[in-house]
Amino acid sequence: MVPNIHSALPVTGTKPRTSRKALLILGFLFALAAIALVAMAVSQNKPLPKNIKYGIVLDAGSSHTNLYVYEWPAEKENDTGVVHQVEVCKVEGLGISGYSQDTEKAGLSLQRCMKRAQEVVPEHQHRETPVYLGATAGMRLLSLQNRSIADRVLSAVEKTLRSSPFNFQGARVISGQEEGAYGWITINYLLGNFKQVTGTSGALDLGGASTQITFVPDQEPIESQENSLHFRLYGKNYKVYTHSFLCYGKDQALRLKLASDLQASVRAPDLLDPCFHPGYLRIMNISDLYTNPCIANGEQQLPFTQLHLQGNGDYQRCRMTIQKIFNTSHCPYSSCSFNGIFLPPLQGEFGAFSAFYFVMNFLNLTTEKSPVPLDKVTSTVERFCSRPWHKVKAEFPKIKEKYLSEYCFSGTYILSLLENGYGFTMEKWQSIQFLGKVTLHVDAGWTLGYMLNLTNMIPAEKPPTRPLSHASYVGLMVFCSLVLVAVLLLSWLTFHKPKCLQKGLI
Ligand SMILES: Nc1ccn([C@@H]2O[C@H](COP(=O)(O)OP(=O)(O)O)[C@@H](O)[C@H]2O)c(=O)n1
Ligand SMILES: [Ca+2]
Repeated sequence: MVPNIHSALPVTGTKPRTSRKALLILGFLFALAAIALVAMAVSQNKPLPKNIKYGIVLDAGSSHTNLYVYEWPAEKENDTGVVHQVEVCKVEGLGISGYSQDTEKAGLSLQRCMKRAQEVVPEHQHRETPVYLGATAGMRLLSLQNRSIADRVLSAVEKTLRSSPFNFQGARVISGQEEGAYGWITINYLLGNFKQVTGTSGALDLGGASTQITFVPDQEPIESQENSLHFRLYGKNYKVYTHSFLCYGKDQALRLKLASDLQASVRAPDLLDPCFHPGYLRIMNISDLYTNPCIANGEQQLPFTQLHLQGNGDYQRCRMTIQKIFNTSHCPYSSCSFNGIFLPPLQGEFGAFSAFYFVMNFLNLTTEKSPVPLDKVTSTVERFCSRPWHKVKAEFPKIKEKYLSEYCFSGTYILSLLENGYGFTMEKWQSIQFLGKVTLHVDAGWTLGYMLNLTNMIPAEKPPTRPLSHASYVGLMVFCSLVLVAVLLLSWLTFHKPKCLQKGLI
């Protein structure tokens, strides 16, 4: 016979009241300890007050300099998509390469934005906040033209950055490859593509002096070494194609086109230009046209010093004149874009930013939803180009004349570059999204990718993840403690059953 557990219990106590009291106190103390345990686990594991880090990058472009301040939570440094852009300060005046006549001014021009950054970043974090300056195609051209002047410009900007309270990490001219790669990293980081099984997005960047195309092609291998990049990010390998076309940013492309038009014309100082609005007139110094390495010297042979441009707003003719700056006569690879540069078949989605976005946005051709079809884009640009200049000027009185007058050319150039240069067909066009900002209000561009790389914020391997989230951890702790209390209470009731229970009074 199985002995009855209850029969083994002391049914009578010599001091039942005292022992019950002691047991009650013990139980109470135990419950108290369990509660303390839970409370401790909760308070110990609750997230620490937000520890924010900052980073500053100056994008010294050919046309202007922008200063970006980024912030991110320190404890999430290696997660993707956690960086916010907290400030963008536009430097007044020229791009730094525009100060070749007075290099000191390149440094002085940055002071106002550096002051602004000091207001944005909390003072106690100034010393630990890194500041980087990357110069792009304007400085690449100046270096080709006159290396010592370019070095003087860089020294001048370095002087200003060193005199700020931040942690200066260098001012340098970045290569076209880097510019393409960091733009690609920025958009894919912000879109969270590095941590998903979905593919990556290509990047199209249009500046004033250069343009970049970067994407992961389907086809292997990448036939030219200089267009090939290898990355290992978050435990995955990426083989990326990139090319930067120096002189094919929209400002330099206009110069290339004008020089080509001049070459083809009777070399008269009056030029009818289909890429400007009817009624538009611009007088240009020939010397301004031929002042950089993009244009082979043809200046000497011209018998005049000024060029009179007269717009006639003819989109089709404009496309034809632009077409001439893309040389498609030779290709040493299986496929090329233009000028004998390797281009594998286009693959996947593309984000097009910088001037691609500015121009398309001005023409109301950027939408949040599906992309505007190519034929509609073409007809919009065509219509815009044909509008008389006085009407365009009257409609947009706030936009600087220099910029406003060039949207017709820029829109047409973008179509030529994407369609004829890179081969975006009607269908492929639908895979392009014109982006000003990506998530979290961060501007699309190379600067964020540059900072992520230099601060080692994109690890090659996947960072180890905690097995449980904070909430699940606390929940589990509470549950286990409750079970503990319940078990102990039950055993207490079982082994020290109060008399009232034994007698069936309760
Ligand atoms: N709101 C704006 C700002 C810039 N832009 C143009 O965007 C281009 C920016 O080029 P950039 O200064 O970054 O030059 P790169 O060094 O990248 O070639 C220039 O052609 C500017 O005129 C624009 O069209 N609208
Ligand atoms: Ca740029």
